[in-house]
Amino acid sequence: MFDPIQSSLIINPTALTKLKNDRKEKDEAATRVERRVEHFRCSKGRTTLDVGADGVGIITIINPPVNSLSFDVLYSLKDTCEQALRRDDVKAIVITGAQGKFSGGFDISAFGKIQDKTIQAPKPGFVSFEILGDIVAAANKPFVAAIDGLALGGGLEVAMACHARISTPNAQLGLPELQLGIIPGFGGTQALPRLVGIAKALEMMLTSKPVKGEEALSLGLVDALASSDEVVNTARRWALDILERKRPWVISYYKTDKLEPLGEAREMLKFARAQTRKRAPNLRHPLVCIDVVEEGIVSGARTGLWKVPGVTDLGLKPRSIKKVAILGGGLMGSGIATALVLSNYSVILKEVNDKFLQAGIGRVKANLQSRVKKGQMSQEKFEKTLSLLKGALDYESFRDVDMVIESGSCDAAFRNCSHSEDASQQVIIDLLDVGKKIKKTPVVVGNCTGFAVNRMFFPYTQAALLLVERGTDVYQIDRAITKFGMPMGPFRLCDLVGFGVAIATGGQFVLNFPERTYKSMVIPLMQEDKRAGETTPRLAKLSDKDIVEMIFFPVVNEACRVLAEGIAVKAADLDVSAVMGMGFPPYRGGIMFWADSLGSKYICSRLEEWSNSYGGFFKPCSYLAERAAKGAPLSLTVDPGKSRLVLDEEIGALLFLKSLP
Ligand SMILES: CCCCCCCCCCCCC/C=C/C(=O)SCCNC(=O)CCNC(=O)[C@H](O)C(C)(C)COP(=O)(O)OP(=O)(O)OC[C@H]1O[C@@H](n2cnc3c(N)ncnc32)[C@H](O)[C@@H]1OP(=O)(O)O
Repeated sequence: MFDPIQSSLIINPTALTKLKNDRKEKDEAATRVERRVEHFRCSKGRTTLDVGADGVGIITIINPPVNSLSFDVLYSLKDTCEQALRRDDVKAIVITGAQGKFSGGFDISAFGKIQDKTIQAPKPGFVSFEILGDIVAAANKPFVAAIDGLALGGGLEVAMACHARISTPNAQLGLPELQLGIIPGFGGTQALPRLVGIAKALEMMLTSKPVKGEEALSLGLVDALASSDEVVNTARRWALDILERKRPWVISYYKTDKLEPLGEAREMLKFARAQTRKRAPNLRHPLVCIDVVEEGIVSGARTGLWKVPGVTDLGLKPRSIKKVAILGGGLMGSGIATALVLSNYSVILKEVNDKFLQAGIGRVKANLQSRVKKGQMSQEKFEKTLSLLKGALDYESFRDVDMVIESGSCDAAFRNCSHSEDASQQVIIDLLDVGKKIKKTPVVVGNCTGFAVNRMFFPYTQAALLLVERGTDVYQIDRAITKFGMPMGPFRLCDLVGFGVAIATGGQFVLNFPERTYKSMVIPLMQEDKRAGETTPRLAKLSDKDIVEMIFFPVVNEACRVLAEGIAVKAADLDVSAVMGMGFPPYRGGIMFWADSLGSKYICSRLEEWSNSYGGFFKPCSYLAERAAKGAPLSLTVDPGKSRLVLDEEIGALLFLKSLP
């Protein structure tokens, strides 16, 4: 073989020295690579975090040859993501794969080990909820995936949980799980349809065929292309742009613009089922995949991914529910009754006296009539639907009901007819099934006064009343809050639900949380004075920002207590509940997501400042104070051991919330 050193001996001693040094450098580099490959080969898969001078943390998946997502890698990914979110010197985060490959997906070799129990798989939802949903997607720092080579299966699902994706033109992106006999289990059934549309998503999953980076860009699966040398740098800049609001901060699970309207979507899903049955009549998992995609479209991404540990993974099947009784015909009860009769359930609406009962039935009638007026329901259908509703003043007609729903804020428990452990889970499974059928999004929460939404939001009206009593203009408060993005301000809401309800539910919270409720006489006095409208008190100078913070920070504070008491399993559930149960502006990501965008330190300091001036109503709870002291996000998962999803004797409410558009 031609040896440049030997052949140059007679040519030029200086060149000789240079060549020798070059050779030495090459040998050293070759040794380094060898050592690294050797190191990789014997070490378990893992991820690393390197923080650049630009404040961008680069998380690298390392598990040669294709950076497959073994359990070690997934646990390590969770740790490095949490580390990056905690560090003050990290402003934004990029996830990438070593050696020019993003990730070949979940570690296929682990399947066998799971089956023969040589390794213990973490609990369901560990990846799709805890890592990708609640840490990456819900993060208060931007995550951008830098994709080279391939992003397949769980690898692509990790990338889709990020807020943007940069890919090389020839990278392979796909969800090939169905060819392995499983379905995309790390969120892909929800993220892919929202990024590329239902038709393309179904095609990619059912055929297991990947697309190249170039096509992925045209589909909207990735946001930009870059060469292999540039893909990480482009991702860093993109992440910083998102942070500086120069580029959109997109959570793929919440995107809806690519989802076809429900009717069209159902046609596509029907066609996909027919094609699948024709092509693979004996295979069930492709149909399961289509069902899960549909579940998410109808009821929201989280429901599609949804698994409550110890409930939906018991193999319990929902029982047939035909007749439902509702205690209370107020705004909530008549709303649930309307949703039930519209889904062809027979409903008994019980009230304490005939006046309240007629009012409740009247609300249901008005809800149905508004559909007739909008041309969404024929008069004949209206009569037929209304005939499903019966009123009651006692429990006589409850003998043959399949389910009873209590529709108030007070701390209520559904006693189970049987005392087996499964009875509670069974009731939750039944309720989830009914919730899905009436096109709501059920969120499973523990038992407490007001459950999750009313509990979190009781400070909302009370803070507004505190401001009014100190001379802030009622109209300015309502204007500031609607400008923030709520459907209406707290006083308009009071008018709508009626002062009676506001006083009754407010009284429940004063009774149960005396140390931190603000007892205002404004509404009782106005009710006494028969003034249900809006009044114009003395003016006091508060900025809209102050108004928003003085009204929502106590809500965040109460939401922290709901988490600390284990009433809710995770912050993201409270985000979903606030958006769909209270109209919290969805583009702000939910109450806890929004809070984390401001930072626990800031929120705690403001609450302390007001607590010194206005008393315990604003006092920060210990959950909030502890996180503020560490500068930690409020949405960091609470220790599941503390979760109070009570399943023995009592069952928390299932909040039937409006489903996402
Ligand atoms: C913490 C988790 C808890 C959950 C509970 C667990 C229960 C069930 C989990 C459910 C998970 C659902 C969500 C995710 C699912 C998935 O991601 S499934 C996997 C999806 N990925 C694939 O199907 C890719 C399969 N591989 C390929 O298509 C090709 O190998 C390739 C990646 C395109 C590379 O092809 P090529 O360059 O031709 O090289 P090969 O010879 O094919 O492969 C090279 C070596 O790499 C190994 N390898 C490839 N893919 C994987 C993989 N996914 N996992 C592990 N190893 C992989 C391959 O075996 C070769 O290895 P060697 O033989 O040692 O060279």
